[in-house]
Formats: sequence, C-alpha cells, structure tokens
Amino acid sequence: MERGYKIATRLGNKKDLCMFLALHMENSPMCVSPSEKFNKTGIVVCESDKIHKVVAMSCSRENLHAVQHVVLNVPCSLSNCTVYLSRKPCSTCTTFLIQGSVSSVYYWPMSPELKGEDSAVEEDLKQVDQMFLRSNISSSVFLPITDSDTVFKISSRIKIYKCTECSSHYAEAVPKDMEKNSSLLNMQGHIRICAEQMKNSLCCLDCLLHCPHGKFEKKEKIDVEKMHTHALQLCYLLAARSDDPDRGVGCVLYSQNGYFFGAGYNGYPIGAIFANLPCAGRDVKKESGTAKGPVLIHAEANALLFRSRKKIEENDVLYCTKPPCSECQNYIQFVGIKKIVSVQESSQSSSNQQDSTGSLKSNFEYYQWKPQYAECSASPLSKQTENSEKRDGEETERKNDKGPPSRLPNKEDLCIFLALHMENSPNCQEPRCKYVGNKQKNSNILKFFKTGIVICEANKPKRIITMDCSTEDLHAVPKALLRFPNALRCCEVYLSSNALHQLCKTFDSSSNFSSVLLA
Ligand SMILES: Nc1ccn([C@H]2C[C@H](O)[C@@H](COP(=O)(O)OP(=O)(O)OP(=O)(O)O)O2)c(=O)n1
Repeated sequence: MERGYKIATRLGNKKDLCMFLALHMENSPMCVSPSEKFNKTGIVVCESDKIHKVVAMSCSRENLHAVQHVVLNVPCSLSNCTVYLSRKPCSTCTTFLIQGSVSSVYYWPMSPELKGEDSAVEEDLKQVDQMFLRSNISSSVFLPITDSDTVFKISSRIKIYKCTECSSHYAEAVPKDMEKNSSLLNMQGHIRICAEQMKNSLCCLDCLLHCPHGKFEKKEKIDVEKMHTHALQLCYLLAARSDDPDRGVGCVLYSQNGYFFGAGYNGYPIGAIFANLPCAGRDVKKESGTAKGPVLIHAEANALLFRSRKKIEENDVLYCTKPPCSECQNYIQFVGIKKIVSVQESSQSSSNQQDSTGSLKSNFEYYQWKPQYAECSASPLSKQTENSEKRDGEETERKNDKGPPSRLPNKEDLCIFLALHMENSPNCQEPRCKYVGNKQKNSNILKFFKTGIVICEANKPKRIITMDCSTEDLHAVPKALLRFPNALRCCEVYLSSNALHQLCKTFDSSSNFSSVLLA
C-alpha cells in the first residue's frame, strides 16, 4: 500500500514559534512606544500545556504597554499561561504579569523595555528580578535554536518568497550594545554564544517572513493594508509549525480594532503519531485509501476551534495564507465571520481552488493579496532548497423497592440517548459526500450518515454543554465544537453514529444486545 511518507520539516518546537511571533509583533504597524521612557514591545501569550494554544498576540500602544494591553483585554484567565516578550519587561508590567497569574515569562535578550539612564534601568531590572523571585513565575531569557538548513526547507514548503527590496533587516538587528545588555540581563558569562545564537535566530526569522510587498485587488486605506500584510506574515510564521507533509498553512483571527483572538496552523489531530496516519497527497493513488485529506485539520478550523473569544463581532477578520476551501468557508460562515483576507493562489492552482475563490467573493467581504513575487527574484534561500530537496429479576426488585425512583442508571446512558434522538431532529441532514482526491476520475467517494451529538462536562455534575446534529454543510462534531470551542477541554462527547455502530457490532456477534440497548 502506498503511503507516501514524507515527514514535514518544521520549526523545532512551539516555543521557537512563539518567540518569533513576539519579535514580529514588535514590527506591527500598530506598535508604538507607550511613551518616550519605554521601548516598543511585542507579546505572545500561550497556554502552557502541550497544545500551546495561542491566547493573545499584541504589542505596545500609545499609553499602554504590551503586557497591560493583553492582561487588561484577554477575556480568559491567564493562569498557567506562558508569556513571550520581545524584551525584558519593566517593573510595572511585571506587577501585571503577577496579578494575571501567568506561569512563566520568556524574553528576548535585547535592550529591556525601560529606557533611560543606566542606573535607573538597572534599578528597575533588580525590582523585576525580585518580584519574579517572590512570585511563582519562572522568568528567563529565551533564544530559539533553529538551524539554517531546517529554515531553508521550511521556507520552500511554505512557499516563502522575498523580493529584492527585502534585505535582511532582522539579521542586522543584533544589538550593537550586546555587552551592555548582557550585563543588564545577567548573562555576562555567555555574551559571545548568545550574540551568535541571536544572530542565527534573527536570520531564521528573517527567512521565515514572507515578503511584505504586494497588492490588494480591492483597495483599502493604506494603514489597513499594512495591518493586513503584517497579519498575513504572522500566518506564514505559524505555517512553519505545520506538520502537513506538503503544504504549511497558517491562520489568525483579528477584531477590527486590531485585537488578536485566535491562531492555528494545519496539521494532524493533537498528539497524533505521524506515521500512524495517512500522509499521501492528492497525487497518490486514491484506491489505497491513504489520502491525508480527511485526517488533516485545516489552519482555519484550528484557529476557530482554538480561539480565545467565542463571540464573533461585526468586523472580525480571518487571515490565511491561502484562500479557505469550501469546507472551511462553511465553518467561517457558521461562526459568523464575514471578512477574509488571504494570499492569492498561484495560477497553477486546481479548479477546486478556483471554485472556492468564487464562493469567497460572493459570500464574504473578501480581500485578496497578490504578492509581488512574479516581479521579483525568489530569495536565494528558496533557490538553495529547490536544489536539495440489563434483566427481569432486577426489574421486579425495582418495582417493590421503596428506594429512589427508577431512572436511567447513569448520565452516560442519558447522553447517548440524547445523541440518538438528536439524529431524528427535523434539522438533521446527511452531510454532503466528499470526494477524496480527483473528482473527475470519480475515485473514492466518502458518504456520511446523519449524526447527533451531545457534549457534556466530564466532571460532576456533567453539565450538558450542547446538543446538535449534522446538516448538509456541516458534520455534527465540527458544528458543535465550533459553537462551543471550550468544549474541547475536560468534556465527553457522545455520538449517535458511533452508538449505532456499537449496536450493530454487538448485534453481529449476537451477544448482549439488550444490555447495549438499555445501557
Ligand atoms: N498553537 C497551536 C497548537 C496546535 N495547533 C494544531 C495544529 C495541529 O492540527 C494540532 C497539533 O497539536 P499537537 O499538540 O499534537 O502539536 P504538534 O504536533 O504541532 O507539536 P508537539 O506535539 O511537538 O508539541 O493542533 C494549532 O493550530 N495551534
């Protein structure tokens, strides 16, 4: 069986990704020094569990430090979150981080947030260290370690291009006053290694940023266009962590006032063991049944599922490195986002993609950005990569029993019955068939049954969070989860299809059928 194994080259770990994102946030057109006493700062906040869900990305604004902007704005608790900062925070921001109950703080070893006379800065940094020491927060310098070979491969998989105007400004940004910073940041013994590593990290960041030069089909105000370009670059950075063997895609969600509320990249389900799942692309033989399509989660779906704000507002925008496919468009429409900004696909894109672009234009306020790369030379980096490559007795007992009333023995039974009943809802429909691979050759057609779903909390009192069912456009699972993204955590999911599958299996083996029915 042809599996088409290809292991994706991607950023070594999510911490590297987050630090790169924080550095890039400092270059956001929204980023300004809060006042002349402070340096501009970029911030990324993630849950510190395995998923590392990005909860917030921001930067300093007029009169507001980056940390303050996030801690004051984020609707969820920051406890157990990791914060990545493009510089060491000042004492005021440290108090916000402590009150926000974050668990760890990592910062890039550049000049600290506070500017001014050395003695005043030194004094403030001592306060910061003292406060962190007395709190439960761990804080340290963090440098992503990414080798240039990996970065070359990533940039070609994600199709990152640079025009000749894009010289490597990040690589030049290694602070000249490294010696002074290292003493301020207590890293005297490591200056040389650190300087080299910083340079290496910044070069990598530079290579992973798509060229910002390009045009929008529909014109917007120049400031808005700058914001769009910056957000699309963020998407390209996120794509660098994708584990799709063929194509990295990134997606971010922003409110109209530039407030981030979700990010995701495409990839296998959380915790998947890569080689156990199909990884063959569109071009591999369909009869093998190993196409990765059904098991890969698109960046847009991940961003919507992992979003930190449930309620969608009028002018929220979804940014993505490629035009969302028709399935993702259903999800986007379902949650209520009306505006999409994406990068235009190259002309060789398939007819499916062209269809999806048509529906994008008719169903959304759609802005398409065309990179200038047709007119510019691809980066030397991408060139290098191209070359390398139950029972009766009990029933009587129950009737005579003056004890508690008869009822379903447990909540699980209730939930599975509810799920089965949801399937009979007048709204429930069979989701449309899906073609795996090449529609023209009429190869694998996946058909789906109507499905009912119930999601409840796993812990007592097992509150039922939602009950839903499939429709023609949406399967029951994404429909329920998109509406209740938090249901992803500590919840139980009951599905009618699985239940029926169970029943059939049990019936087939002609054992215990009645007990399954009552269970
Ligand atoms: N901040 C994040 C974290 C994860 N994901 C998505 C992408 C994949 O679909 C899935 C992967 O989750 P894992 O926690 O298994 O992450 P990885 O395999 O990327 O990294 P690792 O397991 O090395 O932490 O979740 C996302 O969109 N955004």
